[in-house]
Amino acid sequence: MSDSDFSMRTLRDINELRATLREHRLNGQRIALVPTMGNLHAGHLALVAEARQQADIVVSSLFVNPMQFGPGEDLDAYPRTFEADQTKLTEAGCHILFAPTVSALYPNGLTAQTRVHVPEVGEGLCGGSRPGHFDGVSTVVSMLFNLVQPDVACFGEKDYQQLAVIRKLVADLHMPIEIIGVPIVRADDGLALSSRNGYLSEQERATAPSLYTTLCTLRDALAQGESAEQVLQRGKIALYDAGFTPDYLELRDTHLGPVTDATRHAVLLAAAKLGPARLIDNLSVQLPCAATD
Ligand SMILES: Nc1ncnc2c1ncn2[C@@H]1O[C@H](COP(=O)(O)OP(=O)(O)OP(=O)(O)O)[C@@H](O)[C@H]1O
Ligand SMILES: CC(C)(CO)[C@@H](O)C(=O)[O-]
Ligand code: BAL
Repeated sequence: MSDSDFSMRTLRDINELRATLREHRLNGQRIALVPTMGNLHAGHLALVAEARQQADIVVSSLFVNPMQFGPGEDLDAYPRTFEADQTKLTEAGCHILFAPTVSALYPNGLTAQTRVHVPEVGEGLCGGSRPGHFDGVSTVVSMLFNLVQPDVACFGEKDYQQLAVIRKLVADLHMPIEIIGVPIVRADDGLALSSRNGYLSEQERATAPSLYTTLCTLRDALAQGESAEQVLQRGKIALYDAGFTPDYLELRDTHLGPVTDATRHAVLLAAAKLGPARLIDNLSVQLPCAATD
């Protein structure tokens, strides 16, 4: 499909989606999926740009998935900006927007719904602060994978644990889908772009980049060989001082396992509340070799 005859199709119906994709598949076209919850920003559009590099047909899904929100979380407040999202996806060269209703994906309601649970990697971190969250993510992503049957799917590294959960899901269930992680897109001041940044007041927005700058300071200290325990303790205090309430601040190996003396490539992960928003971020860290006698 050349850019000149390009127009994006918006599909809400599962059968129509399947029939459309079947034709593309019969034509030998490679299909990429970019799952989103909408309220699109440059982070999402980077996923679409990557998907375009990876495949002939880019499908983006837009679905605010009730199953991944816990009681008291922001399901109702979550920003819904459908027309603006449609325009951005069209301009980004997405071919198909799949935007199902809740009753189309969960016709029997949430309680009766079969769920997918990914053990171990989904526990702790966001899985600890948001019980059931990753079951909701894994269930809806499995459903989207079944409906779209993509060759490749793109997810942001901002949601680092989510990406790890999805990699394990695909491996454990032998799904023939390549999972691509896309680097975090940040604002000029370092804040990771997120739909939830829109919840911040002007003053909170001015504070928010210090989540990232704190992680940068901690990364540098760890790279210099300071002990993780001390660095993380200092980081938590810095976050409190800046006005955050940290949910967690942890150093893990890149597979989210514990850091050992042998670990060289690690990741610093944080989630912290700032006013009405819960922000997450992460940064990779190169750990020095332990000093030998
Ligand atoms: N700043 C970003 N850089 C790269 N990818 C991103 C960024 N923000 C979101 N994504 C990715 O976009 C996909 C859809 O995420 P989602 O729709 O939840 O957006 P979000 O802005 O992260 O919103 P939320 O506030 O819910 O975290 C996910 O794979 C997510 O990792
Ligand atoms: C992957 C996802 C679209 C599943 O609802 C969501 O968790 C998100 O936006 O990251
Ligand atoms: N970006 C992950 C979606 C969520 O926070 O529910």
